[in-house]
Amino acid sequence: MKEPIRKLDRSTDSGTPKPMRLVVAGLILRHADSAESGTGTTEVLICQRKPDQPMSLKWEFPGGKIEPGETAEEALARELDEELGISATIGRRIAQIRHKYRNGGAIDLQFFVVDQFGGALENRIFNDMRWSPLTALPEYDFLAADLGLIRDLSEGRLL
Ligand SMILES: Nc1nc2c([nH]c(=O)n2[C@@H]2O[C@H](COP(=O)(O)OP(=O)(O)OP(=O)(O)O)[C@@H](O)[C@H]2O)c(=O)[nH]1
Repeated sequence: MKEPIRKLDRSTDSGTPKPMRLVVAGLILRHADSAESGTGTTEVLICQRKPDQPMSLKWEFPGGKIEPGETAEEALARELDEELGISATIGRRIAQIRHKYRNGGAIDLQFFVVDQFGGALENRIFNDMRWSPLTALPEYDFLAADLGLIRDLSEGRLL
């Protein structure tokens, strides 16, 4: 008997590349003064993904996908409003990273500095969020695409 012709399942067909996702994320900074050293410490807001999300419990910077018709800055301001309830002033872009996740999904990530925002920070979607000194960032389990940036930030190379 002849085998029936089966349709290729696009989601498992490794020959069909998924479209590149364009993602923006914010490095929301604050400067904390240390009484002992007399010098300031720069801290950045980091967020932890929920247990039921893909790549659960990994840490990341707040942000998300750019929607059609938006600039990167507009997308980031919208995401920060949706996720944290703040009205952010988007500053300079400090990094752009392209990364391929093992499931075949590729992302283009742009990171912007945010050192001014209006409103009170509110955790609307994350499992946890906290301020981390830049030097302590490697202690957190970040998404794979962020690891080069984490190293640069913690070693004082970008800020
Ligand atoms: N916001 C943010 N996303 C990041 C970072 N690093 C990184 O790889 N990403 C990836 O970029 C995508 C962000 O999109 P999103 O926030 O709209 O998406 P999501 O997790 O709901 O995923 P989905 O809508 O694809 O299921 C995710 O796939 C996320 O894993 C980061 O530091 N911040």
